[in-house]
Amino acid sequence: MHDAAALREVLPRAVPRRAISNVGHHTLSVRNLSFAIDGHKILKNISFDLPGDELTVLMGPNGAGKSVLLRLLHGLIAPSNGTILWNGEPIDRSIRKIQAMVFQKPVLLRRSVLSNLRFVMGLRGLAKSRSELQPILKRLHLEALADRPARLLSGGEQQRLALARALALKPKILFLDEPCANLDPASVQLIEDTIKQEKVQGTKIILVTHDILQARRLAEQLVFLHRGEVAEITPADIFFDAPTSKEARAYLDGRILI
Ligand SMILES: Nc1ncnc2c1ncn2[C@@H]1O[C@H](COP(=O)(O)OP(=O)(O)OP(=O)(O)O)[C@@H](O)[C@H]1O
Repeated sequence: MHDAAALREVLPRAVPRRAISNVGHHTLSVRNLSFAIDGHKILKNISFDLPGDELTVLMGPNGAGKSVLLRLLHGLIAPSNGTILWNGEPIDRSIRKIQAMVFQKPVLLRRSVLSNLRFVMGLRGLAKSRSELQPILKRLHLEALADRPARLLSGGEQQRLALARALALKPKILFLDEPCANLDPASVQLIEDTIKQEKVQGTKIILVTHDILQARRLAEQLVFLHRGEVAEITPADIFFDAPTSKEARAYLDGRILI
C-alpha cells in the first residue's frame, strides 16, 4: 500500500453531517453497538457512557474485542448496528476532526520524523513550520531525531512519534491501543506523564492496556470487555479492590477466561 494511502487507513473517515459547537468535557456514548464479520459476532449489543472528564481504561482478555471497539469509536470501521454519540449527538465530520488514535504498532510514513508530523497535520489543514513543531518534538523527546527516517527509529521511538503525531492534532478525544507495549520503563513513564497532562488539559482519553499496574496508575473509569460484551463498567478504585463481575475477578487474579 502507498504511504499516504496507508496513513489514511488510520485516519477516521469523515461522515458528512452538520457541525456542532461547544466541544469540551462531554460524554462519549455507544448505544446497542454491534459488530460482526462473516456472521461472527465480535461485539454484541454494547451500550455505555464514558464521561469526558474521566480517563477510561478498557481491559479484557485477548480477543475480547477491545481493538475492534476502539476502531469503531474512531470511525475506522462501521458498526453492524447501533450508534456512537459525542455529547449526545451522532459522531459527525466535525467530531472526527477532533479525534486521534495511537495504534499498538505505529503506522508511519517512509519520511522523516518531522515530515510524518507535517503530513498528518496537512491532511487536517494544519500546516506547521519546523519551529512550530519544536514544542511537540520536545515534549516526546524527539528533537534530536527530527530529520531521521521514521521507519528506522526504534520501536519505542516510533511509539513516541505516533503519540506526538496524534497530539499535534490537538485532539479532544484520544484513543490509545496499548501505547506502551514493549517500551522501556523511561518511555512508559514519559508516555504516561504525557497522557496525564493531556487529560488535565481536557482531552477525553480511552486507553486499552493489559498492564494492570498501568491501569491502576491511570484509570478513573474501567470498562471490562469479555467475549464482545461489557462485563462491567466501574470506577477504577472499586474495580481494582472489588470488581463486580466474575470475569474481571478472574482476569485480575490471572486466571484464564473462557
Ligand atoms: N478483520 C477481522 N476479521 C475477522 N475477525 C476479526 C477481525 N478483526 C478482529 N477480529 C476478531 O475479533 C475478535 C476481537 O479482536 P480484537 O483485536 O478486538 O481483540 P482484543 O480484545 O483487542 O485482543 P488483544 O488483547 O489480543 O489485542 C478476535 O477474535 C479477532 O480474531
